[in-house]
Amino acid sequence: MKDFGVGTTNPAKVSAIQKAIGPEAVIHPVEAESGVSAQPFSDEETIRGAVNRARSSIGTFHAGIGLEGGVVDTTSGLYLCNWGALVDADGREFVAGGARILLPEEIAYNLRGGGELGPLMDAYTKREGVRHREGAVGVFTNGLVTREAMFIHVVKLLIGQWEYDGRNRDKRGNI
Ligand SMILES: O=P(O)(O)OP(=O)(O)OP(=O)(O)OC[C@H]1O[C@@H](n2cnc3c(O)ncnc32)[C@H](O)[C@@H]1O
Ligand SMILES: [Mg+2]
Repeated sequence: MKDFGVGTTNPAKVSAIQKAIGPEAVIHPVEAESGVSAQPFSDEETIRGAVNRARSSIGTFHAGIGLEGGVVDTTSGLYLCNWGALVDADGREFVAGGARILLPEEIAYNLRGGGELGPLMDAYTKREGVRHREGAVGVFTNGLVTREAMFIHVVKLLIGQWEYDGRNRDKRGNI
């Protein structure tokens, strides 16, 4: 049985991690500092946030996992971006990216003006706590891909890379 520190208490993220790793894993949510701005505005900054969260949540557990949402400005508009990081007790680090979709111009305009996606999504949907539920990705994909489903994929990419590296390390050790 493995223990994982996770650098968030957001239920959409915590539940994604539990579902991706399986019921036998013990998940320990920790209020971790992302060390980046509340609304990351590039892949680089969003990755840094995910890695910082992973590093500061590992504690004495087998591994720490950090998930971070951000946006990326491109010549074809402002996209949602999502990144995850896993750091293990040996200091190995893995990074994986999640879905990206174009945000409506109204939301993009407010983000460029310094707004944060969480509150903007609540105002847009006239609901509260969208970021804890289906997220922006869920709203704009008509509920087909929720924030949880999107992060499940990211966490599987992390765990899969970690397992693959571990297997190959064992093989190398046996040569
Ligand atoms: O409690 P934490 O783990 O910080 O969860 P969070 O929802 O704040 O998520 P992030 O810090 O990773 O996201 C950075 C910002 O983007 C917002 N955000 C990211 N993805 C979102 C989504 O799918 N729906 C709504 N807001 C989102 C979020 O509210 C923050 O302002
Ligand atoms: Mg946050």
